[in-house]
Amino acid sequence: MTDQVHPTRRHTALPKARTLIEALPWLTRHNGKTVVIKFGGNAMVDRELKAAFAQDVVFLRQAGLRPVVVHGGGPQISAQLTRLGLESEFKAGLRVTTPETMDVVRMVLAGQVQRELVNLLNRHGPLAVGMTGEDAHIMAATKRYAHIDGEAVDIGRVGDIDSIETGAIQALLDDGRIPVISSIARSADSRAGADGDADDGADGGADDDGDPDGTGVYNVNADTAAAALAAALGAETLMVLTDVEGLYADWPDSDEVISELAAAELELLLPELSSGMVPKMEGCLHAVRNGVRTARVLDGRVPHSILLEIFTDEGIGTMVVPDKREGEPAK
Ligand SMILES: Nc1ncnc2c1ncn2[C@@H]1O[C@H](COP(=O)(O)OP(=O)(O)O)[C@@H](O)[C@H]1O
Ligand SMILES: CC(=O)N[C@@H](CCC(=O)OP(=O)(O)O)C(=O)O
Repeated sequence: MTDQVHPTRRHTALPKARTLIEALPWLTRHNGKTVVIKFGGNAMVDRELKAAFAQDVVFLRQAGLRPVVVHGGGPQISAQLTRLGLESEFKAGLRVTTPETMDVVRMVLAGQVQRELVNLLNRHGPLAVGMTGEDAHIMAATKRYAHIDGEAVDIGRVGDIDSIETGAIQALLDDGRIPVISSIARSADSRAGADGDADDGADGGADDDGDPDGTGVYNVNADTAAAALAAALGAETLMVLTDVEGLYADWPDSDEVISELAAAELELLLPELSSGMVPKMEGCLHAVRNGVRTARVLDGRVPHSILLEIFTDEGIGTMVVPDKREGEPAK
C-alpha cells in the first residue's frame, strides 16, 4: 500500500494535530458552557490584534461554547474627550462622569468601539449582535461612589450593577449569536413612563446624580459589568483581557505575575491594589463568589491570548478560583 501523505507534510502537520489534541480536555469541559470575555480598551492595541481577538471568539463559538463579549474603551473615551477639549478625571479607577462626559461615554462605547468589534466578528458570518446594558433592560444600575480613605466621594453618573436581566442575551446565545455588550446601564430607578429620574421630577428632570436630561443612564466600569454578567449568566469562566500579563505581586516594583489565587487571598490583597486593577480584581472576586468557576486576567496585547490560554496546560496570566470548602475534594 502506498503512503497517502507525503512524509514532509506529515512531519509539519503532526505538531498541529498534537496542539489540537491538547485543547480537547478544555474544549470538552467547556462544551455548551458560557464564557464571558472582557476586552479592555488598553488591550485594543491595533486593528490586527482586534481581528485576532475576533477570530478567537469565533473559534470558541464554533467549538461549541457560548461566548459573550463585554468591551471596555477607557482610552478611546479619554481620546474623544481630549478632542472635544474636555478633561478625563479618575477616582479609585473610575471615571468622574458629568452629564457631558456621559454623552461621550455612550457615543464612544456604543457607537465606535462596539461597532468595530461587531464588524470584525461578523467577517466570519452573521454572528455578532451589539447591545448596551440599556437594551432589553439587560443592566440596571444605582449610583456608585468612589471610596477614598474611608470616604464616599461623588463621581457623578457612575453606576454599580443593581440587577441583570439575561433574557435577551440567552435568546441570542440560543440562536447561535455572539452578544457584544457595552457597559452602559439604565437607572434602576427609572420606571416605564417616568422621566428616568430618581426624584419626583419637580425640578424639570434633574435628579441628585446631575442628570439634567433625565436620560437615567449610568457609566459602568466594563470590568464590573463583565463580572456581574458572568455571575448572572452562570458562566463557567470570566476572561479579562488587559494590557499587563496578569496581576503583579508587587506592582510597580516587580513584574512577577501571581499565577493563581483563591478568593479569600484576593480579598486580603484588594486594599493594596491601585488604579485599573481595582475594578478588575473586585470583578474577578465577585464572579467566583457568585458561581463562576474561574476568573482569569490575561495579556490582551498578545495575539490570540484566548487560544493561548486554552492551549497551554497550566494556562497564562492570573487565575482566581473560589475558596475550597472544607472536605471538598481538589478539582
Ligand atoms: N498589581 C498590579 N498588577 C498589574 N497591573 C496593575 C497593578 N496595579 C495597577 N495596575 C495597572 O492596571 C492597569 C490595567 O487596568 P486598566 O488600565 O483599567 O486596563 P483595561 O483598559 O484593560 O481595563 C495596568 O496597565 C497597570 O498599569
Ligand atoms: C466608570 C468608568 O470608569 N467607566 C469606564 C467605562 C469603560 C471601561 O471600563 O473601559 P476599560 O475596560 O477599557 O477601562 C470609563 O468611563 O472609562
